[in-house]
Amino acid sequence: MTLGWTTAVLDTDKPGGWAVARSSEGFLYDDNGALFPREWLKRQDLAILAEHGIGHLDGEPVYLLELQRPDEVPGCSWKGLRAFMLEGDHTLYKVLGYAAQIGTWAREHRFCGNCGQAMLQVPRERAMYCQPCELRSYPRISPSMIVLITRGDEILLARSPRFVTGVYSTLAGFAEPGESAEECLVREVREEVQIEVKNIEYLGSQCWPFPHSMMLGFHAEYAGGEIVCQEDEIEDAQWFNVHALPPLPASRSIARYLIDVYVARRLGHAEPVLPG
Ligand SMILES: NC(=O)C1=CN([C@@H]2O[C@H](COP(=O)(O)OP(=O)(O)OC[C@H]3O[C@@H](n4cnc5c(N)ncnc54)[C@H](O)[C@@H]3O)[C@@H](O)[C@H]2O)C=CC1
Ligand SMILES: [Mg+2]
Ligand SMILES: [Zn+2]
Repeated sequence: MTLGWTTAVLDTDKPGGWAVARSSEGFLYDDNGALFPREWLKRQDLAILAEHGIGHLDGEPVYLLELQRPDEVPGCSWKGLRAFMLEGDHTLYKVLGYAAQIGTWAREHRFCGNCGQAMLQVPRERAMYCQPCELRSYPRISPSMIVLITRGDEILLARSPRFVTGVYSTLAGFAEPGESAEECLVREVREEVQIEVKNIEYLGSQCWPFPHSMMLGFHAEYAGGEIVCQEDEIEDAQWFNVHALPPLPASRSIARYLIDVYVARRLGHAEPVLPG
């Protein structure tokens, strides 16, 4: 038996195992968490849009019930994925993050983007298939660059109008067709703060299932320019001394990791580990 979480495409015709239920309100949970005995969950009065076999947790099969609406189940409540990321057990968050991405993708690919016909789930493969035009659609993943820019003891952090009040974070942005990760990083930094960077160093990556980003994390050094914030996207950006940092992003985010690594290196502390 493999301990921990591994993804797999499971046959939904087989009975048993665990299940999670997802709706527009997030995941169903009770005092025992968000995993329910699957047969019990399917006996509840739920409007099931689709079922997906998504993997194994400690060797036990796990399924996703994608619901049409947040139905009421006695003794249970609904909670968004972000709350599971911030508070809960990390392995459970990984299961739910994967479930959310599969559920969103399958829901958004019920019809072929080429001919408009209904698509079918391919058995034993994570793909939706259109018979008339043989188009296959795979889960969508959006590569996004995220970078901590530094200048000696100072680090550049910015605020988006969407952030929690007071919080500053690293710059980030989605890759566009035709560019490398490094080209994307240089373009995003220019667009958002009009700064030039050098000595780009890759530090690690993280799945960010909100809704389907793959974060590629970098460190870069300041090379020139004055901060000019991009209208609408960046509310404020500043150089902060590593000894006087503002409120920072959640501890499980790669943004926080990039900041913590640099601060640790600067102050000679032990480096943190990037949560997957
Ligand atoms: N895990 C972490 O620590 C952090 C994760 N992020 C994530 O990084 C991603 C990119 O960051 P942003 O600054 O929001 O991106 P961004 O700087 O590229 O700007 C967002 C804009 O990009 C466009 N867009 C939305 N989805 C897109 C896609 N899939 N492909 C191309 N363009 C798209 C929209 O016009 C949107 O308003 C987001 O998913 C964000 O949640 C951002 C900061 C920290
Ligand atoms: Mg951005
Ligand atoms: Zn088609």
